[in-house]
Amino acid sequence: MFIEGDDLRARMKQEYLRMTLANVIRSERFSYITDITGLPDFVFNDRKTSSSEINDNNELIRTADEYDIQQIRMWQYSLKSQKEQRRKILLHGSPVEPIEVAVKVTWGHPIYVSITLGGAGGCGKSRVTEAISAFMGFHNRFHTLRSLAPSSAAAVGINGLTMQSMLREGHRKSNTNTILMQSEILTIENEWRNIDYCLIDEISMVGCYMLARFHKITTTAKHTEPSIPFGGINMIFLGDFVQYGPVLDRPLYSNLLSTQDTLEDTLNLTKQTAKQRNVTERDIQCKVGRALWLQVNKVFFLIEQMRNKDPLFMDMQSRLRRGECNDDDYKMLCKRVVSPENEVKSLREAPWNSATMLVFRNEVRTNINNYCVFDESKKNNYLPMVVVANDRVRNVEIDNIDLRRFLLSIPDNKTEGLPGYLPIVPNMPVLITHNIATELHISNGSIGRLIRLVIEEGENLRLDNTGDPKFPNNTVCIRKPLYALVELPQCKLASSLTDLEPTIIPIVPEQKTIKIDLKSFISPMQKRLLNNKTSITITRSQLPIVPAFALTTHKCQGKTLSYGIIDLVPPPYSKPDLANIYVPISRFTSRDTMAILRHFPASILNQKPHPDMIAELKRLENLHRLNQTIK
Ligand SMILES: Nc1ncnc2c1ncn2[C@@H]1O[C@H](COP(=O)(O)OP(=O)(O)OP(=O)(O)O)[C@@H](O)[C@H]1O
Repeated sequence: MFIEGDDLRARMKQEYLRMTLANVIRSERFSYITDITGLPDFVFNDRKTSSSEINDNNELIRTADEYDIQQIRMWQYSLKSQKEQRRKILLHGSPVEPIEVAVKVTWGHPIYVSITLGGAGGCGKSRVTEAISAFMGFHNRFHTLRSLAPSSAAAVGINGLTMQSMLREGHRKSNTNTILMQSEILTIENEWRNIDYCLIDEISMVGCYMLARFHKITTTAKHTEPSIPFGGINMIFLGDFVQYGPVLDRPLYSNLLSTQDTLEDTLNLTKQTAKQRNVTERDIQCKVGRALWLQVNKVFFLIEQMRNKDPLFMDMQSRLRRGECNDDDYKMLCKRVVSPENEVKSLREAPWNSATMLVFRNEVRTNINNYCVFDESKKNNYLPMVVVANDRVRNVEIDNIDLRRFLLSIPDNKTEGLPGYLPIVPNMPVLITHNIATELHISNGSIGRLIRLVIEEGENLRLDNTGDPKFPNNTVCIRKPLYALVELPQCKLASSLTDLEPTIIPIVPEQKTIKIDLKSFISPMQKRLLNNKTSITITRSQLPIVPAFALTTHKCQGKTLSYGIIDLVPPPYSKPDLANIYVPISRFTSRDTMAILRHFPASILNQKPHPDMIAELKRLENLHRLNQTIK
């Protein structure tokens, strides 16, 4: 019975993937792929795949010499030192700014301010952070301001640091140990010594538990009573609760306490509930986080739309936020469905043939990307190429070909951002999947362009039987990349590799230890023999990049897209979430720059926000109104 349920689930997911790909093909996004089963016969202009020809004629791939190896080592050293230098500036201020003695705050008197700046997607909340930084800089107080965000992409957007790096996550082997060591306390004190103001962007992604830990760190740093929120640092929160929420945490709007409760009440409540069974330390910390959030004493909403200048589209989005779209809204969006009868007839021509696709599932994203890469290769008469990850178990290569293929086919969101297969074509857009140097804007979520792949000497480019059976049958597999050159215009590096621009950076392979569940690989009989212990631990080495023709909707939060195609059909077994629809739809400057992949159910436009979110937005709006009346 259980296996049947699992089987049905897998089949429905497969069908969703198949239907989505069929719709991408129907929309004429590809020039050469006309059938989803057509790739194995995808002949590339009869070109042979001898390794000498690949090396001679391929402008994408170059074999490294001694000089390259020496250069990349020097570059990595330079990256590390520039990263440390930039982090120091972000933590302690620029050396050119005269550092004044920090103003002494009289602890015990709650003189701090805690401001929330809300507003719909595109109202310019992130831009306000620039204004605050400029203001602080103008008054020589920049070193007293800290800018943070709960994701590396958002941190890059505000020129700040991630909250996780401030919570000292990743500094310890076990996350469960929350007791700080003496040396850590000294570092924390030092990091926060000058800080009087802290702004946190994308607050919807900060959970109650995270906020409570942040409070603990700042309280430790400033040596204050736990009842003084955030060690008395003046806080500015920016964000929109309708957008994506925290991962594995409770959103700050969760009604874990009555709105009348103060932090002191919570601390007392903590003592009571801790005695009860089934209340974990984490539950208590979540309540502390919620109580801290309720201490916000100033609220402002930005109301002018800065991203979207299309009045009808703007009104539709306002209704979408409340789950109150009408028939006209649905009809308006249906006109953007790619179809010969509608406004966007097909995706064959510019700008649509290079517009980013936004989809819900990682499997869908990976498959569309693979098709885009092979289609592009065919269009430009390049041989299809794939960089194959190097997987090992206890430092030994896996000799079972089926197991190797199974491991390589696992989506990269389950393999720590290291794809099993990385198809490549010159100039393709790429997404960086690791935080290489967030401080220098080279982080998970950064988008660039692939310029070249430099491979190790002795790499024998060949057809390889570990390739995915769905790939073109003359695909060349590359197993030993030395580095990939990626153009990242937003990168803040000062030095370059040899004679290249500083915005063209080498991305080197990374290694990760990953636990993999083999449940869907082995038979029920083998499972019984293994006593249901179906997981193995592998070490994977691969370049931390994936093609970025298509992205999941999570990756577009905070961004403004020039053109894009969105898929609004919810995947099977997915929980309804208003953010899934609101976030991608609110990335555009007008309806005309957005196309919709296929017809979608009207019901998705009427998903109601969570009742706790509605109550929280009402509470914040009341505070906002109150602020308006204060002279
Ligand atoms: N004052 C302004 N003048 C001109 N353009 C602006 C201004 N403020 C914001 N913008 C532009 O509007 C767009 C949206 O701004 P921003 O990303 O700051 O909005 P946001 O409220 O943070 O959106 P989201 O909640 O979706 O992240 C950006 O392209 C930005 O450059």
